[in-house]
Amino acid sequence: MTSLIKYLNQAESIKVDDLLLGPIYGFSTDQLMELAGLAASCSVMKSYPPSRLANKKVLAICGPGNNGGDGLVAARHLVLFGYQVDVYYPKRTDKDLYKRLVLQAEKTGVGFIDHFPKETIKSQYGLVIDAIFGYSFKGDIRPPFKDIIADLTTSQVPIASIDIPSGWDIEKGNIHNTFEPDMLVSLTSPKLCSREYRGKHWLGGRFMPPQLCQEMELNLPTFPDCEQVVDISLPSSPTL
Ligand SMILES: NC(=O)C1=CN([C@@H]2O[C@H](COP(=O)(O)OP(=O)(O)OC[C@H]3O[C@@H](n4cnc5c(N)ncnc54)[C@H](OP(=O)(O)O)[C@@H]3O)[C@@H](O)[C@H]2O)[C@@H](O)CC1
Ligand SMILES: [K+]
Repeated sequence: MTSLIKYLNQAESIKVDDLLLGPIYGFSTDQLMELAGLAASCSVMKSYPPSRLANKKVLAICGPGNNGGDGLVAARHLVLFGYQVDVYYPKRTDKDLYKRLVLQAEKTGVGFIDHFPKETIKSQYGLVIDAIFGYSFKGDIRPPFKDIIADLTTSQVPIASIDIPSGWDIEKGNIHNTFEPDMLVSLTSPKLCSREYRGKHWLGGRFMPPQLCQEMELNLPTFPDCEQVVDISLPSSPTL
């Protein structure tokens, strides 16, 4: 069944969200981001239940765009699921939505740190959530994320990526030789870069209108009962 899923290129990924947010389907960014972040937190709960983290915290690293917004939402839900979560959010935007997401996270008990914990990451954190870049990433990795992604690549802490492994080209994959996450949660539809991804792979975004799925020929799998994510790992992937 998963072999039928359509893997989207960058233009198709943008088109799906533009359609969702336009007059035909009528969603708002806040809504989609909340559902994306909730799906991401559910996939983390399934692959890394709190008992697996041996009292270590989760570190969510959030980038400047909507992928970073997904990370802020996921961090908040993970606290409500019983995790201790810190967020590193080095390039904040001034938009009201993001300010509210930060406020909501703070009020829920998410901690915010102001530097990348290079020396202590392995002793403090049992999982990193990569919410740095999503499908709008392009070109060579620019500061400050160049060093952060380089440090993550050598950190030896498990990494769960939201939508795209940050630093990967959306279509060509890991061309900069950066980290390969242990878990990936693709949103609405997987992107071409994840076609041969061998880690644990979840699909989230259980809000797609059937007409849009047909129009874009997405061939999405069926989500089990009321789950927010469905397993689309390749058959040879590890059971995280
Ligand atoms: N559409 C929606 O409403 C929804 C989308 N969703 C989520 O949003 C994701 C797409 O979000 P997005 O389009 O905001 O962009 P995203 O990939 O987070 O990053 C863009 C930022 O990265 C930066 N940047 C780019 N290249 C760079 C480089 N080489 N080196 C360094 N920086 C670079 C660039 O920064 P700049 O420097 O140009 O200011 C820009 O600000 C999608 O994957 C999904 O997770 C869900 O929330 C559901 C609702
Ligand atoms: K990401």
